[in-house]
Amino acid sequence: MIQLKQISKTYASGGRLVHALKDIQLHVTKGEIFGIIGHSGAGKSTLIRTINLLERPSTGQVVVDGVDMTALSQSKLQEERRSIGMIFQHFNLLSSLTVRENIAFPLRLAKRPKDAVKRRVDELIGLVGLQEHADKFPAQLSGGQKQRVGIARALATDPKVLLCDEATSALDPQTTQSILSLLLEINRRLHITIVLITHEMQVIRSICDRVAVLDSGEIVETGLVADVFLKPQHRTTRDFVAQVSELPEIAQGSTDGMSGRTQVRITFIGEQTYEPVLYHTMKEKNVPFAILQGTISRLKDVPYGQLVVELHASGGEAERTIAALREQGLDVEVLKHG
Ligand SMILES: Nc1ncnc2c1ncn2[C@@H]1O[C@H](COP(=O)(O)OP(=O)(O)OP(=O)(O)O)[C@@H](O)[C@H]1O
Repeated sequence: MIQLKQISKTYASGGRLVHALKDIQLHVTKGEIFGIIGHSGAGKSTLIRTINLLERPSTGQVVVDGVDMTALSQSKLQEERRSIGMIFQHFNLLSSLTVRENIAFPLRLAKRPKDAVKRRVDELIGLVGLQEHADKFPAQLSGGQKQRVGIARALATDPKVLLCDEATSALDPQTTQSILSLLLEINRRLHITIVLITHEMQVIRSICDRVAVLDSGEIVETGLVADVFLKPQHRTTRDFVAQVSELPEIAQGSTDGMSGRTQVRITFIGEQTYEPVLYHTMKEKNVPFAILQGTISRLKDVPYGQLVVELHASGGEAERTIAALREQGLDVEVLKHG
């Protein structure tokens, strides 16, 4: 649905050049929710704004649904942008217009007939749950309600893609979750491809299918959220995962008192999270064990669990037990052994 091909962006600022994006390659598939995570200044805003060419890349090509956005004339670009909605951290609503008028705004720009505008606006107000607030002005709304107006306005022209620029960063955790649930519902019901940028791993974990990690203008890691989350490769990714990790890091190093024992981290994903695989394998191998830490959580709608377990086994016996656990499809990482 979206292809970014060798995108670079360089700004001239105060007599020097800032390389905000360096050779970005990205392919967002139709219907997915794709997250881009990075620290402040990593280039997230610049990157998401190149997709609808609010920011024109210095080099490279942006293709959305088969259309080379970078090759369009200004008027064609305006037209094409109607198929790409966008929402913003600070909502960007027009303060002198009511909720209804804000949502109608892009439809009026597109010169849609009055009765069609009214019908569409009513539909959108229902979709985002603002029936009781339709005639209020933005100043009379909470942050979450303002973002619902922003979402309705972005969807007005039936876009294929919705870009979310730190859409929940100005909201409290509870409101964030309600907006994320709304985005997920929109993705599922309307089959709209969503690209979001954030600095919060919680956002990625809640609704994204795939994620790219941006660091100093470069993509340093990309993949399915479950893979990136459970097996982060890059230091920056590990920092983000640590933001939401329920398990404290196990101290490395000392193996004092561990003679004859092996400490492992076991990751369960999907339905196996609820199966007694660990119990059965240990019983079969006749290996006693102690659970030192444990957690169950979710990645979007996939449950996963992590346990830190001390096996009362070492050497060949520990290896055979670990192999049996892996045969059951569990991910087992040896933390330390005596
Ligand atoms: N218009 C501009 N002129 C000059 N430099 C810019 C401009 N816009 C962005 N930059 C620089 O480009 C780099 C990337 O900025 P960008 O806003 O894309 O990062 P970000 O990851 O979105 O950060 P934040 O989360 O703080 O918004 C930064 O070094 C920034 O200072």
